[in-house]
Amino acid sequence: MEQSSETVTSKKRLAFNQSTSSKPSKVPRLVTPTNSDMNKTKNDVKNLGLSTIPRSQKITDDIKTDFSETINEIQYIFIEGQKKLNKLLNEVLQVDDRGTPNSATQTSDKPLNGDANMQYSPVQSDLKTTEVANTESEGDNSPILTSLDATFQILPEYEDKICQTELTYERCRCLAVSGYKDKVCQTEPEFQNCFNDLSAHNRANAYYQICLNSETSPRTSSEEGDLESPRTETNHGMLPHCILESNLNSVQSSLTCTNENACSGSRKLPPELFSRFLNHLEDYLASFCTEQFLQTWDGMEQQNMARKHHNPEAELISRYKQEMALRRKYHNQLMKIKGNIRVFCRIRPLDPNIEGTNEDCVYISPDNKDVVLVKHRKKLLNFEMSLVFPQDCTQSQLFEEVESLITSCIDGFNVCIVAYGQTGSGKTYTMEGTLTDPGINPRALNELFNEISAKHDWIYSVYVSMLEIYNEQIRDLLSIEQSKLEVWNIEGQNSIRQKANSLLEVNEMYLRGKKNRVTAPTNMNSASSRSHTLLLVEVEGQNVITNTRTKGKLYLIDLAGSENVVKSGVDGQQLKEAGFINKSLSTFCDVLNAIIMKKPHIPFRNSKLTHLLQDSLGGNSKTLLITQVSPSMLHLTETLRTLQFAQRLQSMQIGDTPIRSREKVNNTENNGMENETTELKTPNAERSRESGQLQPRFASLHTVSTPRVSNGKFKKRNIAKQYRQ
Ligand SMILES: Nc1ncnc2c1ncn2[C@@H]1O[C@H](COP(=O)(O)OP(=O)(O)OP(=O)(O)O)[C@@H](O)[C@H]1O
Repeated sequence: MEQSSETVTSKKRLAFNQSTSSKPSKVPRLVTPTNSDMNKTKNDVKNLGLSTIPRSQKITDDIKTDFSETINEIQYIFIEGQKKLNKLLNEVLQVDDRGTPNSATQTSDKPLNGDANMQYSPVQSDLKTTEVANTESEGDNSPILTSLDATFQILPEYEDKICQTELTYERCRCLAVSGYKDKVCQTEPEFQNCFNDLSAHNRANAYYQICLNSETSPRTSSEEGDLESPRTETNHGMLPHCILESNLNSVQSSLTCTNENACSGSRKLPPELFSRFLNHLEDYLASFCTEQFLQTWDGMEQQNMARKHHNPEAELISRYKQEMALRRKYHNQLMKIKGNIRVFCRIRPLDPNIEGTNEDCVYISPDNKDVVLVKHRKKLLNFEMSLVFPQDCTQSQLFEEVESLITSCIDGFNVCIVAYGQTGSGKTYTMEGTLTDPGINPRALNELFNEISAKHDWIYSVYVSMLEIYNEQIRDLLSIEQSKLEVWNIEGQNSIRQKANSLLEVNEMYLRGKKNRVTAPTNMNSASSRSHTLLLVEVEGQNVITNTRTKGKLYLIDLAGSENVVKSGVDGQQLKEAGFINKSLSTFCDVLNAIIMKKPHIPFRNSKLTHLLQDSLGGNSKTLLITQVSPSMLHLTETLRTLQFAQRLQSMQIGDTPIRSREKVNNTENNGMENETTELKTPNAERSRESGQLQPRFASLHTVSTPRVSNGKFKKRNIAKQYRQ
């Protein structure tokens, strides 16, 4: 802590050199810090001579403890310094006119100040000094007393400076307190000036106070000129300025001792020596405090860096990253699936009311749970699916395999979940379920709202439409009139979609739509759907951080059942219905076939159903076909037809098909989305490339191994033949 003369000069008395003109002025309105304020470094602070303070921040307990510890350290070093000062004092006092130690040396051995609560009282001290000076001057006109007179002239001046500094400090502190009440940073020039006016040790103290006040001051409204906050002497003990005052008082009392016993004899103190002493004292304290202040600041800055997550912005970004990771996880799950289409098969339980005692002909292969075995003319035909659900499968087990598609829709993909199969095979049961055991539709809506409500970084709008294609006419199941809408009007018809603000609302809409469906009893099903039902959920999202926008569609489709009109025993109106149903189902199959065959023309417009689904079949859309079959021998022919179609779809690469009417999203609005879709498309692109490379190698295999799927034995024989070759 020894200071060189250069250091002494360079650190020239901060408190004295910066003359304070601390006229009380109106407290300025404090403003939020600018970015440049945030970027101030320790060096800036050094260059500015501690003229600024760090940005407003929540001082955590750790920082407070850290600061308290630093202050304790300061105290300790100050006490050590005090001993040094005593020594210095002795040196000064030794240089008297006799050149011998005087009684002040003994005085310095006892603690000069141990009173932590000692309050500085410049007025009292000043009076005392004046009184002593007067007394002395009255009794003796010796040169010693003249010297002392000169000394006393310095002391009041010094005290005055201290007093001014204290006032400035107080004003500064009040500004800080009122600033923290507003939770804003103190960057106003006046505050800076006040802070500049403080001596280094008081800056440290002020800063400490600010830190404490930021935690302890009541969060009441900050009125301009709120200077009334009492200065709190906290329990952190003796503050540096108190120690300085103590030192000064001790020095002063030593020098101006009025106690006859303690100060026997006269003392001489050359003014220049006393002045030198003060310089030493001041430089010592100022440089020490500056150093401590900077160190502490540095430490706090580091801690703040470590606590960056307290910054809500950083928190959001981190949450957003987590979100992106979740997205990738789900997306990768989907990418593991071959192609963008999955084909499930669900075997419903036998219904004794319809199928009687007919024996089962549909099983799950014991060797491979994804293979359906069908007993046909004493042979077992096998059909491989993405997943097969047995008769005892529950609704929730099925939904577990579906729910990742809901996430895809939220992520901005078009998703199409279609239940397909002959009449009475369980399509409606799978999609709608019952009140006690809900199916995919209500579970999907529930999942959708659960997921979007958990994503706090996004704002979502959900729109619901419920349509029915009955006899090739599209009806709006949610409208009261159930008005007939032409398919080509649909994209522009915002009236058919209704905004759902909550799960409650969407469930209400869904139940309303369900009631409006057309059903009729047939031989095959007591409540047969006579139409295709489409529940369309559009999810539009906006990321509040990146402004990314997403737009996904989720089609939940319960197709009308393919029907053997002879078996179902329909006639009249129902026969006409069956004609439309079978025709549109056949178009649906044609469209999917054309996609499989990569034909240049896809007959989307041949039916209202495929026209509607145009933007959700192909491209990056996800399609899930749930093939429903009855296990009964009674429906063998229909079951075989259904499974053959399903198996063909299972092998198709729907993702390579160009999308015809993909919605163009405004580029300016959708920059973030563009990035995201690029990222999300990458695995697809890679997979396409990969499949392109693999294709030549497997081309021959493909032609040979593509079996007449109606005959599992034939398929096996062909594969065996190929291997033999
Ligand atoms: N997995 C299942 N578990 C229990 N019952 C089922 C299951 N699947 C279907 N059912 C029952 O079978 C009957 C016919 O089912 P559903 O109405 O869902 O057939 P569908 O394929 O929708 O027929 P349609 O095409 O004629 O509307 C219903 O009584 C239904 O409750």
